[in-house]
Amino acid sequence: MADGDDGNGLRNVLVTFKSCLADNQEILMDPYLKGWKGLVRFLNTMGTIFSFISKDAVAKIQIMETFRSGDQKESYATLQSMVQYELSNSLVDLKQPGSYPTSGCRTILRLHRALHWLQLFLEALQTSEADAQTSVLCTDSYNASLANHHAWIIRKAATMAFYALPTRDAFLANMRVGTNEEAIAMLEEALPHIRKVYEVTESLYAQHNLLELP
Ligand SMILES: CCCCCCCCCCCCC/C=C/[C@@H](O)[C@H](COP(=O)(O)O)NC(=O)CCCCCCCCCCCCCCC
Repeated sequence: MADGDDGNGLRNVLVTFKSCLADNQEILMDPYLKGWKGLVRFLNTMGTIFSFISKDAVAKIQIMETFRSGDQKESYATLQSMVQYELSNSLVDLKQPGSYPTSGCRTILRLHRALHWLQLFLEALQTSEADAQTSVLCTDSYNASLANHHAWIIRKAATMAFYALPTRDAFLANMRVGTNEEAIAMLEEALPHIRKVYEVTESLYAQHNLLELP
């Protein structure tokens, strides 16, 4: 299958982020990870040049899936319960790397920052002109978000890889949600949910002073 998920295109992947928000405004871990897995599958359809990015995302998803299937799986049911559990049991390196290099809190923080990139990129794609270059949209959204947290060498590799992105038309077609107009309409529909997940997580992390975890 040449698309980003099991045959239904990127719509189902992005809609997964809608199902992350529970009625009590907590963020459910399982659909959050499922959304990321779908995004990684989509990324993999765009060529092996992106595999250093997808490998890192996969490693982080796996860390979280291990927590979700371990002894403390209930504590990892939502981002809120994870923060509560890990902080109250001192399972997070707060100032410098130490005994907990793969805590749930720092692992989700990395994905959370990447979700901000996704939000900015999709917003840019949604409002872009027909002749816009995806590499430019991607670089601008990366520089406004994730790049601020990456070392020089990663920034260099990422911006080089962005040049290999398909054209806007090919990118929208690869999403497999119909015509360009239908793909853009789908982005418009999905974006509020992605923004909401981002905002709820950002305020959770801000409230607990977790936004700069090493
Ligand atoms: C469409 C093009 C996709 C471009 C993806 C943009 C994100 C670029 C990220 C570059 C990350 C490079 C790999 C290494 C990262 C790590 O150093 C770094 C820090 O981790 P550490 O503290 O454990 O060391 N990791 C991270 O920041 C997490 C990165 C996770 C990236 C996930 C990206 C998934 C992209 C999915 C694309 C789907 C596009 C859909 C659009 C319709």
